[in-house]
Amino acid sequence: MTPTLETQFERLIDGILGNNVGLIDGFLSDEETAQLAQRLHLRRAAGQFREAGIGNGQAVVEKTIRGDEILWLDAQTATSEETAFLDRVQQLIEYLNRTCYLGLRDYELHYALYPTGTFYKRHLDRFRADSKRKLSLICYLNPNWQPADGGQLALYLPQPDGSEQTVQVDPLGGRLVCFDSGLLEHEVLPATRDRLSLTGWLRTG
Ligand SMILES: O=C(O)CCC(=O)C(=O)O
Ligand SMILES: [Fe+2]
Repeated sequence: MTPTLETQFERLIDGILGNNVGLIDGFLSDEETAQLAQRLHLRRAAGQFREAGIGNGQAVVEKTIRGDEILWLDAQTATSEETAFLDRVQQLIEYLNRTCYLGLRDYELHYALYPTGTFYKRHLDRFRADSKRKLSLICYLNPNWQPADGGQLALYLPQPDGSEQTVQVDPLGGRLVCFDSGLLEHEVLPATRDRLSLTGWLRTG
């Protein structure tokens, strides 16, 4: 593992332990971000995306709750830039297991595209029937995102005194966000342009 990657992982863990949210800017370089965004667009143009559903089986499409389109990544059919991304996630899993004893076993990841004006209402990522989702991971693929574009990830942080603190994260290209899937409710706010990401979960066995 490169020293840079190790420093990034340490910063991510510090954020999760200290503030319940870890954030790394530059997890992907501008070039990697552009390549993955281009691959997303190619796959979408090829008709591989589906409207995302809600609930454990994701069978029900409910636009008043979430409006994104997704495509699950498959290591078997991954292109070189996708494989490079998956390898880095695998390194993160190994680092977390080695340093924090999390017992992570595998991951699931999908591309997501939120068309202009769509959103994902406040929710928790861990379904009652699937407690294996330990950490939520989101990596944004949006070059030159401006605060006025909207599309923030709003995170609702429970405070020790029972109150709640809201933190808003701009979906900047190359930025990685990570938090406990069973703890943090969160929401995707509507944007004035299409909003691209890779979203996933690190799972225990
Ligand atoms: O894209 C984001 O910022 C969050 C996505 C999300 O909450 C989800 O897919 O469960
Ligand atoms: Fe979520």
